[in-house]
Amino acid sequence: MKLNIAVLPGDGIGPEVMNEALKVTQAICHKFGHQLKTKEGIVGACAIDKLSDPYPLQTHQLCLESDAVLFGALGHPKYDNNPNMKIRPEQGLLRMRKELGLYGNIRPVMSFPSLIQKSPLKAEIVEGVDFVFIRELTGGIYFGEPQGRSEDGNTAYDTCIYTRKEIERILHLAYKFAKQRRKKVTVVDKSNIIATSRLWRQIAKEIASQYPDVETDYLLVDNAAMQIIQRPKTFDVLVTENMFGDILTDESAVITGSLGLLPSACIGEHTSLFEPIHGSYPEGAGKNIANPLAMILSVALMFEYAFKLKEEGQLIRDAVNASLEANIVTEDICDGEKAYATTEVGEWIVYWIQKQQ
Ligand SMILES: NC(=O)C1=CN([C@@H]2O[C@H](COP(=O)(O)OP(=O)(O)OC[C@H]3O[C@@H](n4cnc5c(N)ncnc54)[C@H](O)[C@@H]3O)[C@@H](O)[C@H]2O)C=CC1
Ligand SMILES: CC(C)CC(=O)C(=O)O
Ligand SMILES: [Mg+2]
Repeated sequence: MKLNIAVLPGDGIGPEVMNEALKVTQAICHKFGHQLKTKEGIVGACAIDKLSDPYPLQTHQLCLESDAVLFGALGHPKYDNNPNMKIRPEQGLLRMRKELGLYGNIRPVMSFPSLIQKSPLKAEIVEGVDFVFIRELTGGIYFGEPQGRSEDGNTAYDTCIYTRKEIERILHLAYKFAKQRRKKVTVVDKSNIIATSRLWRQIAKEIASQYPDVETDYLLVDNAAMQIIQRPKTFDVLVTENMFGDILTDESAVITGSLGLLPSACIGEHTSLFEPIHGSYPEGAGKNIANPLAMILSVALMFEYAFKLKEEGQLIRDAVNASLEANIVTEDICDGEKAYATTEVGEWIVYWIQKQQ
């Protein structure tokens, strides 16, 4: 098969984890006889530095012309907390998602058997966790207008907007996933307070009735934040709006052991994009210490979702599990034992893939 992939490493640790993910992609393509073509584009702080635009037109065109997009992470501290900086790297990410129509962010959360003892949570809580967040990705408070400051700078405002169409399509996606899984959907909102959540709850009830074979329950987001940690095993599919999903998935990373372990798939109208859920981790950049597994597992999702190549995706997951079992891990999950470099973990995984029959 011909795989034509746009590669957007981004900023901070983005290029470092992407390098390892590309080595793994090449190893898999070599093993299964796929023809791989990659082309690199810029997004985020590096794109502002070069072209004064965090999501340049040529990057957008590159994404549209490709079969799938791999994205690392973006963001740089020089753009933080400076009200005079009108352009921010994060605007590049939001524009990329919006302009590519990437409305559905799939974030699987699974515990890894070899990391259970390293979790800050009790083993019996973490063991066997397997749920997936379906996060709405192109609406809500990150996109609503107006957003800004009053003239005197002392008042700021954001707007949260959701339309029926946006809510319906993400709910249908959640039920599609649930039907393939354990047939349970949990709708997370804040319908006791905010209007957009009340619309979510109303539409969720309508859609739930169209899927009688799927059990639906409803949780307010503050309660959900607690219950995800208290009883993570009982969840199957959680569906929620953009900002709640952003926050709850970072929280869920604690169950797996590190933010550096959670991959994601962004699916939508024009293409699909695969990215770790973490950011550019600026303190870790340039040190060869970042965990590359979230990015590598995002490649597994790419093989499965974008190319329907299940065996390839599974082999990557097996290789990641093998690296965890062999304790070839970066410092975020080494728990006082030897910490391996980002490149060492990537290369070990490639070697493991190569030696499989
Ligand atoms: N998708 C994206 O590109 C995202 C970008 N950001 C941006 O990233 C920058 C940093 O944001 P933070 O809030 O610090 O979030 P972050 O996700 O970059 O890092 C938070 C913490 O998680 C850990 N961590 C994250 N990724 C890791 C990895 N691969 N290996 C080991 N440990 C890892 C580190 O302890 C780090 O201090 C900001 O500019 C932010 O806007 C934040 C989230 C997502
Ligand atoms: C710029 C943010 C919305 C990115 C983020 O934190 C995420 O998508 O998880
Ligand atoms: Mg986030």
